[in-house]
Amino acid sequence: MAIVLGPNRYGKAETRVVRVTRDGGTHRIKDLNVSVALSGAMDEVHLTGDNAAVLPTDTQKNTVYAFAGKHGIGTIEDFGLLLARHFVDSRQAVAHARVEIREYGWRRITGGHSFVRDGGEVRTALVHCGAGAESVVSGLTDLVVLNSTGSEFHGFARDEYTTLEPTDDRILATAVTAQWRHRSTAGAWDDSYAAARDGLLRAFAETHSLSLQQTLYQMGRRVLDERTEICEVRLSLPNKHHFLVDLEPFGMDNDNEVYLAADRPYGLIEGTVLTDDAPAAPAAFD
Ligand SMILES: O=c1[nH]c(=O)c2[nH]c(=O)[nH]c2[nH]1
Repeated sequence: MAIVLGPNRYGKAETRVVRVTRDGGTHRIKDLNVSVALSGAMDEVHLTGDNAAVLPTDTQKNTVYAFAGKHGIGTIEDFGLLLARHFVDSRQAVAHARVEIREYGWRRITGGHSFVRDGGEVRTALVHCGAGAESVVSGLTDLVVLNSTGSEFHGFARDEYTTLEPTDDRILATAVTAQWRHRSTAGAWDDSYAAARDGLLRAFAETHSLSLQQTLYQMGRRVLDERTEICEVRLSLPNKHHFLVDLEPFGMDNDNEVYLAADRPYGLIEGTVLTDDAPAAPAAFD
């Protein structure tokens, strides 16, 4: 039996960069968390400790800051592509670059230079750049939504451990993590993002839900129906359970008014919705 080195990658994770753009007294803020991972001809460093092919992770971090200064930061998709292509094009040993970016939004309060952090929601991008193959996946995480009616759950399988009561009126709440794959690496990223997010929200609100699984499919479908530049949507939806509180001990009815918001455990509903002509890109979400 021989022991061999398997797949590997390395890079600087979670470089936090804030870029201020000044237009007179009016400022714009870009606040990112950038993770770079490179792979390629890296056998020697693992097998013998020869670092000749290793561009230090410290350099990768510096490159993020230098590019933010030199090129500014437009969309995270374009910034990711810029960085990924730079590492692949400038280093012979680097065959593949993965750049993952999270963007924290800031909204103007008043005047030109005061901002308030947008709620918990975070915009995301995942870019892969390798020999002749590039991919861009956009997304969001922690988009918290709730329907106070229009959600049922019944007709489910039962066994000797099932205690859940069927319901035809419950709260449906989740924190959406969504990622969507673009057909091309050239896009109007901001417009596409705003429209995909809006489609997810409208589908969540407008679907009379018989299960979170059904809602998931409708959300993915809506994005694909409305946005031809997108060919695959992956969703991860924690079911943020809201349980009706028994108020009988206090002599009161509870007609779907008072709930206990449980934080764990939670159901986790995950799925992929894609067009049947989606080009294969097995690594795009890695
Ligand atoms: O929408 C739901 N899907 C489930 O699979 C499930 N399971 C459960 O206990 N409650 C729910 N709700």
